[in-house]
Amino acid sequence: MADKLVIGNWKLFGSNERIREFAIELKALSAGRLDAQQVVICTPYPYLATLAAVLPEVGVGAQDCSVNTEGAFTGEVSAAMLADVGCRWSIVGHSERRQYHAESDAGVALKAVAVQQQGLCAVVCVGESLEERKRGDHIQRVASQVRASLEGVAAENLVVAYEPIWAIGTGETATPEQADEMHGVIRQVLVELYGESGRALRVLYGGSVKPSTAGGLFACDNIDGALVGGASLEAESFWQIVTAA
Ligand SMILES: O=C[C@H](O)COP(=O)(O)O
Repeated sequence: MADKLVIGNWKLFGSNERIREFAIELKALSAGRLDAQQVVICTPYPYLATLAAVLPEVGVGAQDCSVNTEGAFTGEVSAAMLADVGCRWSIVGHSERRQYHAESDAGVALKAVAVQQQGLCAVVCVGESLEERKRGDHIQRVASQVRASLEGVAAENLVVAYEPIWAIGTGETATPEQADEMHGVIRQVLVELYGESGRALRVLYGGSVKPSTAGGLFACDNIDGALVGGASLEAESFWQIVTAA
């Protein structure tokens, strides 16, 4: 799968039983061809340890992380705790967190720093709304979101995921041309922020990625992989996306 990265985000789905079944199916389909550096699955917190135990062939990721290391912060989970249960990745700033939990760019940057401080890889999400795209503000909006969400964040252990909000869970994938254009803009901002090492950072596309659309997206120079929601819940469709990479 060349050097693309495919991350599945299970969102608020799953159970121990489902993860065990998924592991059996994915192992059968992949027949020893999984690489934990290139295939990652982000489950709800309670299932991270199960996933690490039953499917060590994939990277284990969380969907969010506290900015705090420890203390009286009821309901939060720290990056050290994630590392402790075998997690090596964490999504931060997903649009659903930004929308339902009022997460700001500055808060997302602090979370990414917390993740990196424990040696985990931060997957920082950005993306414009449909209104912003219709107004023609999408390029400027995403560029400024990248700058603000990466304030103080290191280039090491960093992945950026471009997820246009209008394409998430809607079945409407951005065209390869739309995604490639935005990924080019994001890469330019990463070069601005990190110099030449910014050019090598991976920029993933997310938003209704399916087996039928993955190949076209992965053929684009600026698209280094995918952050997959719904299609990552079934081993067969997830594996088809991985093999398209
Ligand atoms: O994190 C994944 C994205 O939100 C995409 O979700 P989706 O593939 O279900 O549209």
